[in-house]
Amino acid sequence: MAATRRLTHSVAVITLNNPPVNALSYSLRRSIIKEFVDASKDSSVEAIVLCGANGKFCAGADIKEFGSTSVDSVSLNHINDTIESCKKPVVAAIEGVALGGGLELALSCHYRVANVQSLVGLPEVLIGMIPAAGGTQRLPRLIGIPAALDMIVRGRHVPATEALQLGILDEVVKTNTIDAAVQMAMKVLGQPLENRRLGTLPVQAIPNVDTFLDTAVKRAKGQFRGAQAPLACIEAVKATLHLPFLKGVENERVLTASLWSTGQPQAQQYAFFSEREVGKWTTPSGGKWDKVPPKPIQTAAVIGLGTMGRGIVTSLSKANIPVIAIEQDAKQLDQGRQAVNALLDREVEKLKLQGKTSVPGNGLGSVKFTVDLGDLHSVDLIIEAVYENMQLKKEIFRKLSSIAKPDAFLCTNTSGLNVDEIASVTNRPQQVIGTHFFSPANIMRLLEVVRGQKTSLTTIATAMSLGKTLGKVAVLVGNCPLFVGNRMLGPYLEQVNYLLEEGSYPEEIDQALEEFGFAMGPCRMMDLAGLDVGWRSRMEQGLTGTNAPPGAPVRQRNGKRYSPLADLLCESGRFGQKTGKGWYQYEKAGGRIAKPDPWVRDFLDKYRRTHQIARHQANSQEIQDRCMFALINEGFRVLEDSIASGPEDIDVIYNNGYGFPKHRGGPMYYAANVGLPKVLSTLENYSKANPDVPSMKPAFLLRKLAAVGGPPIKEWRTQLGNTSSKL
Ligand SMILES: CC(C)(COP(=O)(O)OP(=O)(O)OC[C@H]1O[C@@H](n2cnc3c(N)ncnc32)[C@H](O)[C@@H]1OP(=O)(O)O)[C@@H](O)C(=O)NCCC(=O)NCCSC(=O)/C=C/CCCCCCCCCCCCC(=O)O
Repeated sequence: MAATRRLTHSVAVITLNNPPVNALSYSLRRSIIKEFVDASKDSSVEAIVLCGANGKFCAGADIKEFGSTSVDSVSLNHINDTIESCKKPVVAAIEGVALGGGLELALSCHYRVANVQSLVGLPEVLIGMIPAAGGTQRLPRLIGIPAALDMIVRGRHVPATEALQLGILDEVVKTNTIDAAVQMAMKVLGQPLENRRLGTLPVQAIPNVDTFLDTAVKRAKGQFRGAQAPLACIEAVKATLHLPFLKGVENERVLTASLWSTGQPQAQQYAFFSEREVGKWTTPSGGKWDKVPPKPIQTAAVIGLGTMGRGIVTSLSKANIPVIAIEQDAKQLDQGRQAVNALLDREVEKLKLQGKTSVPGNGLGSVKFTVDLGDLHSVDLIIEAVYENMQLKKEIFRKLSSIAKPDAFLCTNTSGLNVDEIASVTNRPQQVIGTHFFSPANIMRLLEVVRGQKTSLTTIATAMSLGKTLGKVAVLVGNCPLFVGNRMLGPYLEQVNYLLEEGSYPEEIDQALEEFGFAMGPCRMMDLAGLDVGWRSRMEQGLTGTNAPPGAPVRQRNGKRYSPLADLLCESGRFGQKTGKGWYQYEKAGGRIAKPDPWVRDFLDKYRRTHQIARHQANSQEIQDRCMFALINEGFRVLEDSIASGPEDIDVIYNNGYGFPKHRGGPMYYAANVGLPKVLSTLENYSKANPDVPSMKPAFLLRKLAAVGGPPIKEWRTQLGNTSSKL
């Protein structure tokens, strides 16, 4: 962890060296300042170049050090101010990434040269912070308030070509970035540096700036629902208008301290590291991510071009993997082809915006459309994405057994069916695995990788590695009905139904959970997913419809409370967004604008009268507690059953697949934050009053952890043991 210095001509080249990403740890910062001060005093040095070892400039402050005392001992601001005020020209040579404190360091240099493949950005907002080493003050002075705000509030990683256009970079090169920076340093020798010191420049005025900033605040409040960092970013940038540079930097510090006191940065940083941890999968049999090499996937196929299949094809093609896309007849194939082509066109547009038009074939893998399963004889990996029907899936896997080459991997995109049962009809259960994508599959980051009993370690390694190649966060889970995410959704939605029965309206429930921070409330989510999906499954389970036990009480099944509300909606043709009516009404079938529906209110009021239910209108807190604690309780059961290997896995699943607010860390982190004794007592009280709702009976593991005072989440794993692991 050091910065090293060498002399090229009369230019001192200082290299940041702290693998893997040259994060600005305390010792690296101390070393940079020493080398820099020495170079600036050295009379044989006329100019200075700052670069990073191993093809990476710098990924910013060392996030692991936040909250520890070493953070401020040699502050990044001190380094930046020393660089900016240097009398010799200083050039940043950017390769790989210049993110957060890394870009702030580069912005304090007088010139910036970057490799065309590199990315720059101020992504602090994504870990609940603001760029607090002068970034909110220097960037607007360089590229203006609108462009700077867009980058800072969204935490966007900006490709070098775009950064050049924005004026962040002075030159972009294809090769030899450090040599180009040295050349630049020699070229500018003797030129005045005053107008290169961003901290001394005024910020460019824009018309109606107050309205512009007010709109930005409104948009951020709507988009980021309760996250404080985006608002603090806007506040910090706004200060460039009325505070001198140094005061603006002091303001960054005040805003950072205030953000820290909300607990949101800690939650988002936990989420950041959890995402990386889940990639390091292990199994009780000794399988380990770094011990089992994945098989390379050069070609893939997707069977079924419905919503999921189309997204998966697009995702594979985006990762430059040639795909064969299969449908059962010409008509469906044609519809699938049109939909996939439209999605791919959008991807090409995005690549163009990133300046990647010169990539051969636009950087997308080819897609071949066919109705012939026989075409799959030579592909490396096949993903079945037909609709959720066990018989149909088994029929396909039986056929694949004889068609696919012996070493091909067979994946099922089921969202909850038994992977072992599917694998059992094949001649290679060790190469069968669940790859549960989330809709839209070309956009959503989550991939649940479901291990069957016979799935081999190589198959796990290959599916996990494929997830990474597709730019997803892959989480290894065990095989049980509905796996992790959807299984936990069950008790959560059960509470939603009970709240509706008791007197809440859909929009009230959604509002409470959107205020909590969910991207979408549960009633809108059910409408979007299609109410008929659950209805069909309940019919298959004999809970409703013609298979329901004759004479069963309307609101009870097998001695447990049951809500028939969603069944009744479906019986009147209200399947959600697709039919234009569900818990809400929409402008048309397939419409997206949800409006509260007076019909639904009447229906609920009548239902309560019929069943003599006294109206209880729950407030937001009750709605949030009942829904969240139901979800969390099932999360503890998932851990007890070893379906997920730790609370971090559950949190990553919810943050990336279910619109859970990252600033709360994830449901299990949230539980730890609320305090497990409180979660337990709330569930106990509910359970006592409602013994016919077993899902709310506190889980054994919750009791166990609450009994020892609710330890910090990082200590939960040691309490888990791995008695009955399904991983
Ligand atoms: C794009 C990446 C850089 C690389 O991606 P990839 O190639 O896919 O690799 P990864 O798996 O993601 O990462 C590889 C390993 O590196 C680790 N890593 C990555 N970045 C960091 C980092 N910044 N710090 C530490 N470690 C990092 C990662 O965990 C992996 O480790 P492992 O192999 O799993 O062990 C990608 O990684 C990425 O996007 N990184 C994050 C970039 C980022 O967000 N940068 C911004 C950081 S914040 C910053 O720079 C802020 C600067 C201003 C300084 C302000 C200081 C104030 C602090 C105060 C806090 C306390 C307040 C107290 C208040 C009071 O009381 O007063």
